[in-house]
Amino acid sequence: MKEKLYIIKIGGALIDDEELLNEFLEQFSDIKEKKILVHGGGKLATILADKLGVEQKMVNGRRITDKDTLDIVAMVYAGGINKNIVAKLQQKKCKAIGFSGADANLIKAKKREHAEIDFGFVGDIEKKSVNRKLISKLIKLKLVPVFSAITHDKKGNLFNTNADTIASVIAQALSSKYDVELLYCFDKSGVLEDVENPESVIKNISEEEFSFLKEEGKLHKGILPKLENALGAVKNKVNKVFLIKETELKNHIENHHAGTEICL
Ligand SMILES: Nc1ncnc2c1ncn2[C@@H]1O[C@H](COP(=O)(O)OP(=O)(O)O)[C@@H](O)[C@H]1O
Ligand SMILES: CC(=O)N[C@@H](CCC(=O)OP(=O)(O)O)C(=O)O
Repeated sequence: MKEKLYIIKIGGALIDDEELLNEFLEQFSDIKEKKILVHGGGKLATILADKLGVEQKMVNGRRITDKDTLDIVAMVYAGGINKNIVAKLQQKKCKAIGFSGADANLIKAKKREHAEIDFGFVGDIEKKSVNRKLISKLIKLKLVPVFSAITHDKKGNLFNTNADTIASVIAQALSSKYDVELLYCFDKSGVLEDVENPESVIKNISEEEFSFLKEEGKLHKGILPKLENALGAVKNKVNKVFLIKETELKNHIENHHAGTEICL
């Protein structure tokens, strides 16, 4: 039987709230099984860019990343946020080790090609981009890898890659070796039938249901790329994928269900 591995993704809103982040990292540290953390931080990058007067533009859930923006996101994601999370995890006796995709060539990306839009320094990744063997070795050493949303092309360039995609692709790459459960933790209790009603959690979503909800206009902004990445994971043999509320991590792990499960 394959060993259990949790791959857990957190995003902007949580990272920007010190109390909530501490509570989440407490619950994360308490997980007994093997685990990996992936973080974004888009909200903080936008705040810093505004302070520096660098205009920001998102297209299809991805940040157009010119050179100035790349400098900002590398600083914010691979620098401040990553190192802060690692320090907080050490305080909670979790042996965290922080990475960008460039470190030890862990995640290699290709510049995003698009017929009409130049995304700049945005990197796309796939299963084979991930250094699966080295990540497995780190986990075996009882280290807890913490990934930021920065990748590289092995030609000396850093890239900005959506953190939901990084979590999905790492989960896909490690699923041949581990029984992977991928958890997207965010500020809602799951995918909601009505985004204004926290009680309206949809328990299961398949590709068909996703298309239906999209057509009905019930999914907006960040939830769209999150669900696309979650569906990409189940289609590529990731055993379990859930979208849950950040504060529900412990409850989900102990009681096996909270939030929305993504199904084939
Ligand atoms: N039907 C829906 N169910 C849940 N969230 C939704 C829905 N439609 C839109 N959203 C929005 O998607 C957001 C999550 O995406 P995002 O902000 O990108 O998360 P993160 O930064 O944590 O990755 C929610 O906070 C919510 O505002
Ligand atoms: C290419 C691209 O869009 N990258 C994302 C990476 C950060 C991220 O994904 O952050 P959240 O998870 O907090 O949204 C961005 O710069 O916003």
